[in-house]
Amino acid sequence: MASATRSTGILADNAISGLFDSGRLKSEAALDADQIQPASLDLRLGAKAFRVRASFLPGPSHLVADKLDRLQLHVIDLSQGAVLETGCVYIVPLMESLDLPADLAASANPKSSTGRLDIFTRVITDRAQEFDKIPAGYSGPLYLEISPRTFPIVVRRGSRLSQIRFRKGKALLNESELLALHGTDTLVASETPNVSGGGIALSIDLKGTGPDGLIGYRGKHHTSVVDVDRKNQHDIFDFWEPLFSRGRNELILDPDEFYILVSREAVHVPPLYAAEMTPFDPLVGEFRVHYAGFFDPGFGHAPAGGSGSRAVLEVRSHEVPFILEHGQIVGRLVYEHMLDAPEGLYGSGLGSNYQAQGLKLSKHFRAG
Ligand SMILES: Nc1ccn([C@H]2C[C@H](O)[C@@H](COP(=O)(O)OP(=O)(O)OP(=O)(O)O)O2)c(=O)n1
Repeated sequence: MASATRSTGILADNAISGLFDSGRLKSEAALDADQIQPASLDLRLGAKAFRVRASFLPGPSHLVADKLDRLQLHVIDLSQGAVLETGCVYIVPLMESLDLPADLAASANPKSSTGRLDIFTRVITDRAQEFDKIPAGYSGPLYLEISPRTFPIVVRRGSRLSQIRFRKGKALLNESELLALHGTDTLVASETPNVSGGGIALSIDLKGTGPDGLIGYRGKHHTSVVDVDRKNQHDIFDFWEPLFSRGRNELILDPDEFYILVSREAVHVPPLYAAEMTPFDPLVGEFRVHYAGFFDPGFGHAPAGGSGSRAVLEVRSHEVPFILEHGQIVGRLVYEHMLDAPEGLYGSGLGSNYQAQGLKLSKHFRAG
């Protein structure tokens, strides 16, 4: 594979394992074999969860541990697994910690499987003023805030809900670079890509892709628990209500319900790039893509078995019911350069769950 010779960009798998070897990334246990992804590292829960009264940021002069002393209500042992309930906020010290060099920053995001389960998660560092952002040179522990929104979940020490990307300098493609890359590598399958706001627009498919006109799913309430570490475990219909197009090409979002929908466009992330979905702020209408997320190098890439991969969109409406129409823009994909070519690509031999996906619930569910 052609190698990128760049001085800025997202660290690829090999460089992430180099961080571990040099002690810049530490962990209380050896890394799992599949923990390093093409452009990110999955973060693992430690053995304790603190149930807290409310979410918080430590602010510039405090450690997370100081705030936990004041805000914790109860400590939960995760070594044998425990249920985290909906509507509650938990803080879990992660097994991984950082000692980043001055030229390396990082950012975190829920894993796609976590977003698809509507588990709200954010990484917090000591002295943080923002969630999910780890400043260059940060040295210290990492914590995960977890708040299951729709389904109660079972988690345990080692469960992987969130992921981190390491970034040297600024490597975001601007709009003209995006258009040029789209010209050579077709980033979204659309005749006239909408490049604006620094990214390529993604819109909703409400016509339905299959003969049955299935357009999405709405999360049920008062379900049983989902074990985040078990695949193909639950019958879809115990947790989700299917939604069909019925010829209208629109969907009325009920306030505070959680929907899994799919993009109209097939998406492509070429091997030397990483992408991230950012919510589209429509200014009118209180709906948004709730968990945007990282897109790996190789996602939707034909040689990695990804032709036609759509993006899964987790959507919520707040405050008022909102009519979503087919083709309405809900998010943007922004692309960044990789610092180096990844050794592995999403989909090719990595046990990836969502390559070449259409409308796909998280890996925990099975049909029937
Ligand atoms: N809103 C989103 C976010 C991501 N993805 C796609 C692009 C990612 O490359 C792929 C996998 O994302 P993650 O690595 O975050 O997901 P998991 O780790 O849960 O899945 P896997 O086990 O397949 O790596 O899902 C998506 O369709 N919709």
